[in-house]
Amino acid sequence: MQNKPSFILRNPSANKGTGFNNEEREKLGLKGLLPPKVESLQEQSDRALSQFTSFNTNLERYIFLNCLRDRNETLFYYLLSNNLELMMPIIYTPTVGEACQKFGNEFRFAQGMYFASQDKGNIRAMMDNWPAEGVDIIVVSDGSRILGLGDLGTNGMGIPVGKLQLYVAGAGFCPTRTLPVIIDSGTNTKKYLEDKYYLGERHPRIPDSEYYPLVDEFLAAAFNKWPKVIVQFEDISNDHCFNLLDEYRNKYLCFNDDIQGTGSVILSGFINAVRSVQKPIKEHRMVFLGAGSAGIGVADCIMSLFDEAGVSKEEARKSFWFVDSKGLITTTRGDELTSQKKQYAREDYTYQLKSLLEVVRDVKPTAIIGLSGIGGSFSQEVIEEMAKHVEKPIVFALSNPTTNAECTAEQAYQWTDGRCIFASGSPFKPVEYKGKTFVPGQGNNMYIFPGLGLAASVCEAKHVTDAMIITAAKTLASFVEDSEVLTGKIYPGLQHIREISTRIAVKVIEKAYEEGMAQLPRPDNIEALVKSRQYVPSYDKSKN
Ligand SMILES: NC(=O)c1ccc[n+]([C@@H]2O[C@H](COP(=O)([O-])OP(=O)(O)OC[C@H]3O[C@@H](n4cnc5c(N)ncnc54)[C@H](O)[C@@H]3O)[C@@H](O)[C@H]2O)c1
Repeated sequence: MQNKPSFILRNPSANKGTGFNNEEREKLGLKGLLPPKVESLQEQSDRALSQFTSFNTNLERYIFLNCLRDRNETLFYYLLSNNLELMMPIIYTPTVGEACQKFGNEFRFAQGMYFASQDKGNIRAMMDNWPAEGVDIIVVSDGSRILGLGDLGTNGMGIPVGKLQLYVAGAGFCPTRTLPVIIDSGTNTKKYLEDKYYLGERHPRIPDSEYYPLVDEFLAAAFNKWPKVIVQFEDISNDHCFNLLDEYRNKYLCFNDDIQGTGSVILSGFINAVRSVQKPIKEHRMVFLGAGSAGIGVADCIMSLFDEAGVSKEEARKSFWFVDSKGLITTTRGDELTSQKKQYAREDYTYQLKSLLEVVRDVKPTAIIGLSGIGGSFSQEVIEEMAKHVEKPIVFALSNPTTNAECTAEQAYQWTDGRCIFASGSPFKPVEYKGKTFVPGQGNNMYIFPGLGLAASVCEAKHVTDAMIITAAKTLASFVEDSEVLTGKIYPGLQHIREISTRIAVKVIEKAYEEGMAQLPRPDNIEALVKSRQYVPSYDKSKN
């Protein structure tokens, strides 16, 4: 069967289904194997969309889309690209979270590659089993901190799979040259260890003495097999993600989206919030709730604005107050701080502030940024206290999913009497307040990672530098006009994602050349080069 030409119908990257024209059907021996009507990609997509909408649950829609991808990749990406806003919450957060939790139960076919602790020593050889000709991008997770859902072990595969689908739809990576990876280092979640359908290695997480060498072997093998690949770390727990980034960011072409991508997209929103409130960066006082990978990543990026304003790092840090589960982070509170927290720990407090409200009363912040994962933690009292002292408070309630947002958009606008600049991590609908419509911004990482990753890949960057990440943020910010910014709009519409990713890629590549990071000889026209590398879902191969 596999040797017959009709096997093309079982090859998702070559299959066109009813899209094969009569000439192709004749040539490929498909006559009689398909219903007579020849359909255009648009006609096929119309049907697929109607099938998509006929399901009752989002998990069913998720399974439908992934099965479609496994049948006809072109149709899947055509459908996804043309309905991105509708389908993004299905292939990625929030539905992908449920899909990961039920990964073992709903498993139908394997996607991507798995490297487990039992594979130590064999990873490079295993990579030769990957059937594609080349790989441009890998998204890798160890499943240890999947979205806000905790340690899902191998069930986390849905995340690299979904994220790479967004890289294809958002930036135009070639789908057959993307590789989702799970490094299976066990799971500490008892429920999965006891679940008969769990598909990962059935043991608690391996100790650091085994974990780091396993990741190291994986990276060495990946860059040996595909020297120009970019690796994106995803959903790796706090105890490992910073160490991995520190270790490898200057060794390989890699970045961590939870830290650097989040930092970049929130920096972009913050740049526009600062434009909107028309107060220079030096005059801002920022309270962060949550000092994890996202909180620290965002603060590190916002620091760049102070640098540009000629403020030293030491002085700039005085504009940040971090609150974690134990209260205000200070050098004197008596616990052992991680190095990431230490750099933002306040040295000027002899007293201890335990609650967010106390900190807000003390600091009178111009901006409050929630990356704690704790839903409802921006209480009415907190926001009203802040709004007493600031004309246009910046309120970013960024925790996901929606139920974990520190406050809702409606609450933020009500409690500040419509004066705040609001952004969230998960989408909120526009809010009507006192006869005005407020459109909340969504600080979605999707604005940044596709274009940033494409840039690094196209110019064959040595590394992803801070300057490249900041350039991506500024480019995104420039998509919002001054007149829009003054109305509180801080992010452009996501429907323009291809255009946004393309411009981000061009600007980041220019920055990479400026910094001597790009290894590809400089082309005459960077934009033309980027566009020539972007995949367009079409049966007309001249477009790919
Ligand atoms: N683009 C975005 O909007 C975006 C991007 C990344 C992450 N996020 C969201 O940010 C949140 C945090 O993500 P992360 O990766 O940094 O997680 P993390 O686990 O690394 O960090 C969470 C932080 O919150 C702190 N925390 C926990 N309970 C707290 C409490 N009761 N009070 C104050 N602080 C508390 C922890 O001490 C830790 O510092 C998640 O909800 C995630 O969905 C949003």
